[in-house]
Amino acid sequence: MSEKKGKWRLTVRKDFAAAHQLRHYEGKCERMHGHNFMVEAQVEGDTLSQDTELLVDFKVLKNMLKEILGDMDHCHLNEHPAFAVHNPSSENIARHIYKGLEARLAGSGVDVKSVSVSEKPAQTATYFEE
Ligand SMILES: Nc1nc2c(c(=O)[nH]1)N=C([C@H](O)[C@H](O)COP(=O)(O)OP(=O)(O)OP(=O)(O)O)CN2
Ligand SMILES: [Zn+2]
Repeated sequence: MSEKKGKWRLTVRKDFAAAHQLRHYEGKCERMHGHNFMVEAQVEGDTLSQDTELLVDFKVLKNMLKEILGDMDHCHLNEHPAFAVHNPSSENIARHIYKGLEARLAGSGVDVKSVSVSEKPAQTATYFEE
């Protein structure tokens, strides 16, 4: 019988404020409006650092998220290069953040599991890869 290998999953949350307008959307969301977006990122791994026994320091993870969100904070997202072609929907914002975290964590042994973006508490888009 194979033994199961334990893993850890860490979650960090941070918000940012931005304006956007959904292209090709028939309704009020095609007009410019803003949100305080809430972002939740989950990362996963199976090895803790030898000395501190952390998967990855929350501080490091939060700084990565801060850097990615800082680039969008108080912006008109339609003018941001990441959304020049893709609509600045919650779905695409989540994917953009996921890719940014993935690049920053490359080679660390820690994988990005998912990124969720909420325009408000009752509606959330989550990006993950299988
Ligand atoms: N799947 C998605 N659907 C919608 C997104 C999105 O990112 N992904 N975004 C929007 C708009 O950005 C909009 O701001 C939110 O729209 P909505 O909740 O419909 O509008 P209200 O905040 O005014 O809510 P009411 O329930 O109509 O009062 C739309 N859809
Ligand atoms: Zn919106």
